[in-house]
Amino acid sequence: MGIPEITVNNISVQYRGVEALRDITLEIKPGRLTGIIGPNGAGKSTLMKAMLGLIPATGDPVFYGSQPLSQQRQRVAYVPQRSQIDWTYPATVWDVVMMGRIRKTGWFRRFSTVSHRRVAEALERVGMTAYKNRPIGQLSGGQQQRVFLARSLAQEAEIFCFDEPFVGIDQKTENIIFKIFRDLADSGKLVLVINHDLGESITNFDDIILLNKELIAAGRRQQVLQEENLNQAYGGKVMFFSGNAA
Ligand SMILES: Nc1ncnc2c1ncn2[C@@H]1O[C@H](COP(=O)(O)OP(=O)(O)OP(=O)(O)O)[C@@H](O)[C@H]1O
Repeated sequence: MGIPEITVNNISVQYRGVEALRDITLEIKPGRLTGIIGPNGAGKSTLMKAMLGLIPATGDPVFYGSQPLSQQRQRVAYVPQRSQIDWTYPATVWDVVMMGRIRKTGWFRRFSTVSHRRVAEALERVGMTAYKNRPIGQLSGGQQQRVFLARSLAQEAEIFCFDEPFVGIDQKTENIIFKIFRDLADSGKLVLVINHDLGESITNFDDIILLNKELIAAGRRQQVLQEENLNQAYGGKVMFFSGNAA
């Protein structure tokens, strides 16, 4: 049986009285690669964190199938923005990916042979096996992003949430990461990615959530990326990839 969808109903978020998100209602479907886009400060990170119960929000609980998502956190792999990760933390690439196994193993218990195998497979999949003994602080931005992707793969999650994974990385790494996102979506997982770039890479997404404090549009990429919606989100200042995007 496939995995269920996420249902967000009437979610609002305020930071110290200042409204960041207003009354968001949408569904996110498994088996599809979903992008969250919108201008700076549109509330993209806020929406992801509120969905995952990492910050307080008002509105109905976010449901994953018939249960609140906040009670099913073990099914979620979340990779925050690079700027929110402490890169001075003294851990090797292998250690970081193994952290993805903690929920399956429990703290203070020895990692199983299966866990070792999953970590090795995840590193191979992102092309980082040769770096497994490196401290994470010594990697390039693209390599760091691949390590965190490997950690989420090792976790064997159902829901994958990535906050701006493509910032400051080269095209080759972006292609590797998009290929893995595609494979995850094609295998029925729910993949949600915040993307600040409206260039050609946007065509990788099946579905788009377009935000600017409130929901402008959500659904199939071709339907969401209409000029009217983009003007509403970006105030008519959008430089949009005009190739075959819509
Ligand atoms: N912890 C916080 N305290 C106060 N205000 C915050 C906090 N986090 C975010 N904000 C504000 O809430 C709004 C939405 O921020 P958010 O980071 O969710 O936007 P975003 O769309 O992800 O932006 P960007 O593309 O710049 O990362 C912004 O005005 C931001 O300044």
